[in-house]
Amino acid sequence: VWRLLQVGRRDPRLPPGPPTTPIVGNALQIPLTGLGKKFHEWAREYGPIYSLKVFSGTMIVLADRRAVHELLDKKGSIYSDRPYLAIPMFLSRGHHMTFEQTTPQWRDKRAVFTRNLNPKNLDEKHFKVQEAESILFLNNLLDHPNQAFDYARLYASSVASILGWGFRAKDFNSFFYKDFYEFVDQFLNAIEPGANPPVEQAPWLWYLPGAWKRRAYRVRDIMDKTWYKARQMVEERRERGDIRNSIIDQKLSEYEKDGWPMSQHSFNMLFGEILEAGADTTANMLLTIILALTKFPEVQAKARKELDEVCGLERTPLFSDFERLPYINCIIKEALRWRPTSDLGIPHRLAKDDWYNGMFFPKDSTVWLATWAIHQDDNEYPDHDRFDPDRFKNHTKLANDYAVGPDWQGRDKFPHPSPPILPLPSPYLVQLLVLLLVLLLVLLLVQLLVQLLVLPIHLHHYGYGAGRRMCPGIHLAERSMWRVTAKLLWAFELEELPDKPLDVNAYTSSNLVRPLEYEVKVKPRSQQHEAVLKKELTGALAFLGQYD
Ligand code: HEM
Repeated sequence: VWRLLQVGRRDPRLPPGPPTTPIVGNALQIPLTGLGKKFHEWAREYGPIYSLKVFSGTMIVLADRRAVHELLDKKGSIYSDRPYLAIPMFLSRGHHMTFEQTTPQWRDKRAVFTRNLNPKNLDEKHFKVQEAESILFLNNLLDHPNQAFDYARLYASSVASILGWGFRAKDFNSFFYKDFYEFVDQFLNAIEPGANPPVEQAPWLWYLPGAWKRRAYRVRDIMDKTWYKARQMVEERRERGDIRNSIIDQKLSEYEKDGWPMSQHSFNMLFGEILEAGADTTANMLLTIILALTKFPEVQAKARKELDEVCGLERTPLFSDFERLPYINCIIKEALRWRPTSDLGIPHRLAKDDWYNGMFFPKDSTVWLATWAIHQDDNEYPDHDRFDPDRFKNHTKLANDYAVGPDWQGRDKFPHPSPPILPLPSPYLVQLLVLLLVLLLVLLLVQLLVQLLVLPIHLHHYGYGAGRRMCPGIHLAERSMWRVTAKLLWAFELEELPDKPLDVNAYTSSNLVRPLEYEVKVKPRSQQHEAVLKKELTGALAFLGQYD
């Protein structure tokens, strides 16, 4: 009895956390939905690093960016695994790269994403897909101004399905829209942390009947059918000699020639992930951006000033304008900070015992990056609920440049200007160096003071996760959101409808959060803007036709 009562108890060496109940630990306090927000609540109560007990298992929650960097980024070799996630593994029959453990097979699969979706490939090969789809999205908004919601989803699934599978999602009846969303909405609900009994920690719970279990069987069946059908569509077109410029075509040609490194099922699931991980995330963020721009019209005005100076009236913005349109980049960053669609990321598993600041993290702990809690911290982002892209005005590069830097302070804070290098006469070298050093120190001190007094220091966001598991679709996502946001602001004015006020807190509570359905007025800025959109549509449709 004594030993049984120790189950669920918090080892005093662990970080603090909510009081536990014998045997179950904190399992009953974990909400069925909305764990990201709950992590924030607990961080305020127990501090930025705390622990939860679920039966005999341990969860470590990190709402502290120094800890995230020192553990997830710097100790990636032991913090990059995934814990065993029973339901996603059951649904995918053990083959899902996102939820798989860090095996050589996971590495091979991840390489399919990183090699194909790197900046070079995106900017030299795949950019036309995003360009054409974003022009089509805007034209769809012209014709159906009330359907921003559906068309944002259509845009994101079509980009992912063209790149991944060589087929576009042409309309709402297309397989890669209709069948995909019917499946993915159920999939995301089925894998939400808290939505199932903790079978990972108490495997005997699997033998209990329940609606959660019936749902797991149903969703597994739909998942198989969805990705097997997609594969069949690809095989049929390839048999007709229609081999396309897509990742699946490239991999099929390679594997058919050199041999298969994975099972057919695993292959189908991998390509399914391009949509599961890539479409809904991007669409959700675009919906957040539209909501924020409408609710904060001063942001629209500021962006347009920049856009008009650079692009005039003759053309929509292009990604090659990136350097000259820094405010658009700030809008994307602020959206990922303000309402990150993945508000609690995907958990990591600790592969061996570790200590941090006098706290013990046992091997096999499930480690969470509490993204929402970090992003809503008023100390780092004063007035955190205000959508203020200027928070990022000194982060002029894309997210990956900040996310993979070696030093968390240099990575996250304002970069300091490097001193000019002067040719020095040799006899005075030492004195001059000392003088320069003193000058530099004074300069840095002054800059620091100015930053502290005038500009609040803002840190980069964690919208794409951290460490070796960081989102491999980051380059594609950044470019997708940039293109749509720049074009949208160039072409339209977004207004709140007087009888349909927007609520910036009306969000779904699921694995990936998105705004609840809303309606906004999408009005072309002028006839000239409208004419340019229509003119660019002709080329976009001609290009997309090859993916019908
Ligand atoms: C705005 C859009 C996106 C957001 C906010 C986002 C966010 C994230 C986050 C938070 C993670 C978990 C990282 C971690 O475990 O620390 C993740 C993983 C992942 N993302 Fe994304 N993502 C986006 C778009 C995409 C796209 C476009 C793709 C691919 C087409 C993609 C593919 C993946 C995959 C495969 C993983 C799992 C990686 C692994 O476990 O090794 N994502 N993403």
